[in-house]
Amino acid sequence: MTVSFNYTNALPFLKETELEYLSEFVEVAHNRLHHKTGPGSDFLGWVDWPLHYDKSELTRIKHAAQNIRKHSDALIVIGIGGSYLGARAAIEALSHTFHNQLGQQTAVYFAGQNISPTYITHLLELLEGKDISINVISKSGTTTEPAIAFRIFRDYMETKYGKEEAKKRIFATTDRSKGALKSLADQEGYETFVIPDDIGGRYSVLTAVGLLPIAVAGLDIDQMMEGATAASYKYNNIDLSTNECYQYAAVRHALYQKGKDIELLVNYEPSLHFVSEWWKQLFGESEGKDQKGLYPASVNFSTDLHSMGQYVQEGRRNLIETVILVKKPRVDLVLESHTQDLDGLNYLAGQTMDEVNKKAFQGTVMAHLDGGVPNLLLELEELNEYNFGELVYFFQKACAVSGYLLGVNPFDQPGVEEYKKNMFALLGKPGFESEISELEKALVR
Ligand SMILES: O=P(O)(O)OC[C@H]1O[C@](O)(CO)[C@@H](O)[C@@H]1O
Repeated sequence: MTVSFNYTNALPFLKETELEYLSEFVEVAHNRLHHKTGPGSDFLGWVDWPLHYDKSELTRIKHAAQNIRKHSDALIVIGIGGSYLGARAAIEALSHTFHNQLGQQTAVYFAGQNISPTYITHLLELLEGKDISINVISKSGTTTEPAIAFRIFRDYMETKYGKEEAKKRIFATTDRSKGALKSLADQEGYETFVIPDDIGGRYSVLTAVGLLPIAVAGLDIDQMMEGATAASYKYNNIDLSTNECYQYAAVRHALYQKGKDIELLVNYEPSLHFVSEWWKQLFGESEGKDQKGLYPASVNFSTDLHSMGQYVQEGRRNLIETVILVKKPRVDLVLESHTQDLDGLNYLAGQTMDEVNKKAFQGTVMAHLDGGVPNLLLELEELNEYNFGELVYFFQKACAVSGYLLGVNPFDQPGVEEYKKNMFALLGKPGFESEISELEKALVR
């Protein structure tokens, strides 16, 4: 088993029959996904993507990545949300913890995921004297944050390299035919990669969106796609009693119905921090609508046991924990014995750090169960590209099923537009004139 799910530690809070009663609804969700009959069915391209993805595009991605790795000290990935989080999650989870500082491979930095002038100025300062390439990613091609960052970086590249050379160092990942980024890229002659129409941003990490930056970081994207392909078979089974992906969806739904409305994704490896960030967008944007949905949150243990541990143990009892546990660490260290036991740690001598980490995990699960927090467990044999591909597919499919169980459209995000409308009106963007006077009155109050 490369990725496996276990909900034994949710059973004190849930009867098996409660899950059995959900199995019919899970079957409906499964059929909606596989027969494209549910809400949002125009966005189901990810379901069979690992089986039918465009192989020639993958070859182009690998070729572009190779060139970037040859001529660039750093790649700047410009994007936000689903056009950012998946690549960062994979690169941080699977690379050396200090990948960018080691200087052995092309570093990967991110921009356009905020509107901070300090962040972008500091990034430009860091890039001084380095050869760089840009991958600008936006499905809509019109998102403000990456558009601003790209305008700044385009000017920077053209000043640094001249228009012709800059052209060879800028790669755009966007819609096949529409949007401002697509027209700009075509006009300027940048190489472009496609985000398929039927794959939404938060489901796009296994397309060029994630794969180009991931390949530039030196990771094996063929293995990642193989893991996802295996997962698409493994989680293709309609039967809740054997499909662990559907079990995850059903268990969290059953617990939600009992008032557990916050799910904490937990890890014991700091490199998984951005997997949680990616997961939060996936579930938050998919389920948080119509005044419903589990609030997806995350903690990094054991670090956060020393900050959030108190709340989890004794705060409001509306929490679920889902732990991602990596069975085999990438490296391990044996703790040595000291002749003088000044720090009192000789009782650990001979044990490895990972054994201590696993004891922290076991102790925490028991404590939190005693404290009334159901615990779900997702075990990864080890952290590698193949398992990452499987994990992505597991979460994507579970999220879609979970959204259907909840009775929402898991593939739209109408609520995100609200802040944009206000911001555009306040900035005086043409077309938003009618909103401005109301907003200005509200700002004065
Ligand atoms: O790739 P785009 O179109 O720039 O969008 C980035 C992100 O912004 C959102 O559309 C929300 O505004 C997300 O759904 C998406 O992942």
